[in-house]
Amino acid sequence: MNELHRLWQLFQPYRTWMLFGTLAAILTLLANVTLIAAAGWFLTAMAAAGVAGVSMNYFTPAALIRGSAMIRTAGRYSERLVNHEATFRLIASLRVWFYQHLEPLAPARLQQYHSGDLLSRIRADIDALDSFYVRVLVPVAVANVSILLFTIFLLFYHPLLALSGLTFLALAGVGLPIWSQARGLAPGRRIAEDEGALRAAVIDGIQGMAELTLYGAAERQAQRIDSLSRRLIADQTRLASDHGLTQAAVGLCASLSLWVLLWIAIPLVDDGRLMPPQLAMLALFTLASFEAVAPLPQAFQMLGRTLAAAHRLFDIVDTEPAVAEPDTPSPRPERFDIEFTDLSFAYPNAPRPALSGIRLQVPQGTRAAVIGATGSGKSTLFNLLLRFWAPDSGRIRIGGHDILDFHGDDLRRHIAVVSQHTHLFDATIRENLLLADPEASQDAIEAACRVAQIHDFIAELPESYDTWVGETGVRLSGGQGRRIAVARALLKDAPILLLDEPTEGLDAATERDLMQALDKLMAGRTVLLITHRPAGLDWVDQVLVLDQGRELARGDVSVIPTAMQAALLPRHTEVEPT
Ligand SMILES: Nc1ncnc2c1ncn2[C@@H]1O[C@H](COP(=O)(O)OP(=O)(O)OP(=O)(O)O)[C@@H](O)[C@H]1O
Repeated sequence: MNELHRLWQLFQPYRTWMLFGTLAAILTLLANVTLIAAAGWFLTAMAAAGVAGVSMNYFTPAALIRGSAMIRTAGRYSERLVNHEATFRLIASLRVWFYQHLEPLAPARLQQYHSGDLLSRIRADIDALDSFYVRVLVPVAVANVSILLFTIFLLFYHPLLALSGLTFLALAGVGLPIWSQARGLAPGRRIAEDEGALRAAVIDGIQGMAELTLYGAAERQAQRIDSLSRRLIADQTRLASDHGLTQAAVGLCASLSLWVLLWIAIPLVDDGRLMPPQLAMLALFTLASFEAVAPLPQAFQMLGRTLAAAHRLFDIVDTEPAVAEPDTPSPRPERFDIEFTDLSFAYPNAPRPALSGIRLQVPQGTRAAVIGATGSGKSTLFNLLLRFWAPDSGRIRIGGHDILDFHGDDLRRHIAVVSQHTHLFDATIRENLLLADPEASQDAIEAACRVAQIHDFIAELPESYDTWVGETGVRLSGGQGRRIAVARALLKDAPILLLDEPTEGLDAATERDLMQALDKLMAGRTVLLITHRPAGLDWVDQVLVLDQGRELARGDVSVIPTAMQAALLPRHTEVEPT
């Protein structure tokens, strides 16, 4: 129920829309019931007048019927218009609300979620929330108001009629929804989870299709998708069959209500307390009044899915970011020297610390390389410097300020990163470059690309800078992608530069060209370079050698242990440092 309260809070800004949408729905329902009841009365009265051979005023009831028909049409139109508009606004704001909470959690807190599951939360779960408004809130409000008005109306004729009408309306509008909600809770929760799992499995299957085929595992993945689909379909079928049952039960309640009404009202006609046309009117009124409660069983059945969706969203929204933003952030640093002091850090549930007691000073405008075997903690050092995680102990200072005292975005504004994993978006080359500086002119873009030695290649493409790079930049080679990343970093023009194995996986010639571009990028900046390779070591002023998260050596290139030098140095690059 806590979720319901929080959902209601989220919907607060749309109160006015909801009020008008609900009023329009109530008006439509009342007009429809009036139309049917008045038509029943009118036809019977006309028939009775014809049999008796007396004249009657048919203008007033005819006007009432026409008026009701017009109000019903206008009401339904406005109800759809207002409720759809409100729903679209609501979905849009919910997506922004969710994204705003999601963003500070990246990357540390999101690593436990599959991107397919997150996508499912952003899409399907938020869509499920919107049905809380159109399918739950509005019908419940309409049913409450209508049942009250219908009961008062029947009271004018006889208390027993009101009592019987109220009893059957309550059975269909309260009893059936309670049953329906209880039945829908478990499958609703499973549907929310299975939709996420199915999306994740399909995305995994598509992205890993080459590996799955290579290892003959495609069939297994297909079976997994198949079993998830079957479970989803089984739950959806159960909900659909329950929905059919409840609709039949609402019809049964309406028919029983009609029979009881006739049983009570016919004696009233006999002793003259009720006119025959009034009996026809009340009979049709009774049948029509069940339109007020018909949507409720399904609404409450969906509540399980809606609450599960809300729970999954609040789960993420309530997650604390790995690093809290300071209440009073430090001003912009004046200098850009970096200092790591006694830095220690362990990932959650890790068997050993990723870094222990690390010390390093990188004066402004100088370059340091961090080297070490796989898993020795090099990337973790960058993760901490970028404030994706907070150290367990020790400090990182930039220009004398602890980086935890900066606002995360302010800090990252001063840092550019080039890594082997630089993400290229499924957009044009220009759009990928503008990510670093949305205001950059074409001249600035071209200048950056010239330094990164990629301009000539781009200029030769038929669509030049408007060439689409494809998902994750698949239309570019590894080396070209890396150069775009260098051009991006140049456009960002940040005083601190982090290079995470920028030449990894490239052939010697491409590595040499890229190092030339990187050399220009490094000029005048404070640089930290992670590398497994000899390339770049000639450019650095000092080296930090890590071994299983601990400092093995620190100083100039000569401190690199001999065994490691043997692995690094045979392929020294031919490029002369500037
Ligand atoms: N996000 C993470 N969650 C949990 N453990 C992690 C995470 N990232 C790294 N680790 C662990 O922390 C240790 C250091 O990893 P790190 O990525 O910093 O090493 P590295 O020196 O950069 O390795 P490589 O050269 O292979 O990139 C490893 O034992 C690794 O398994």
